Amino acid sequence: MSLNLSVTAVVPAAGIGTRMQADIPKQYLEIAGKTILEHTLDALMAHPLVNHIIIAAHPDDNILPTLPFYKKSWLTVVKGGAERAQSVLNAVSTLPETAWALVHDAARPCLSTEDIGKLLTLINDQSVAGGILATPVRDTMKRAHPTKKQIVSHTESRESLWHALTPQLFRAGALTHAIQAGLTSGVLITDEASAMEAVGHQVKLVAGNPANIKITHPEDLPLAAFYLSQLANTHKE
Ligand SMILES: Nc1ccn([C@@H]2O[C@H](COP(=O)(O)OP(=O)(O)OP(=O)(O)O)[C@@H](O)[C@H]2O)c(=O)n1
Ligand SMILES: C[C@](O)(CO)[C@H](O)COP(=O)(O)O
Repeated sequence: MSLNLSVTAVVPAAGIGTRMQADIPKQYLEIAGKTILEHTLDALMAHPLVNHIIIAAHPDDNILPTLPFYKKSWLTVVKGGAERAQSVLNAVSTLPETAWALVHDAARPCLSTEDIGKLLTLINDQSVAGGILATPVRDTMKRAHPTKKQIVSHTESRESLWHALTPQLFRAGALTHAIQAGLTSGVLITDEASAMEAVGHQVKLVAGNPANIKITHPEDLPLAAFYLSQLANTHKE
């Protein structure tokens, strides 16, 4: 892949972390002396093809401007929206249509450079509009009964079932149009791929490291700390 290619990372970071039950948004909780957001930005910038980052931040975010990287030339900050999809749209719509947008949750700091590289190989794959890091489901999947709380209705087939992770890689123009169409039509957009799928694009699943967890609940913090320590060890080798 030619190194003169450049990729812009888009980091939705405008959430308030309700499920984390912390007194600050979870992306600003610290692990090993750095905020989760700083770990995430470090992971993205570690890949040589990623040379700019757009963060979508909450309009009332008064922590972001205090962080060391805030004035860096490789960073742009845009206003986040009420939903993740709007935050991503506010960022990706500022890019040239043909630019590659690597969309990655601020809450996923345990991202390896190797996994970024695996996803970026899709830039040379003309058969798909882009793709996502994902991991095959390991557990048997149960569908709960819609009205009987936590009673099993039936077992879902886990055949060809994957957990969608991030980053998710698409061209900015196609992704902008897909999210706009989804928000207009009321399609549920919980990730970039769902918007792209809804307008008929082919999306590739790229097997990624299951350590790339999304920090969501309090019990995710020590697990993320462990995975980050493992990543730090691999960087030292
Ligand atoms: N309106 C929103 C909502 C979420 N996000 C971002 O999208 C990522 C994944 O969202 P999630 O894990 O749900 O984060 P929160 O919305 O903060 O968590 P919660 O749902 O528990 O409030 C996070 O990095 C979050 O900051 C965003 O940019 N804009
Ligand atoms: C984008 C995502 O991380 C892929 O699994 C997930 O959909 C985000 O969901 P959330 O409810 O906004 O955390």
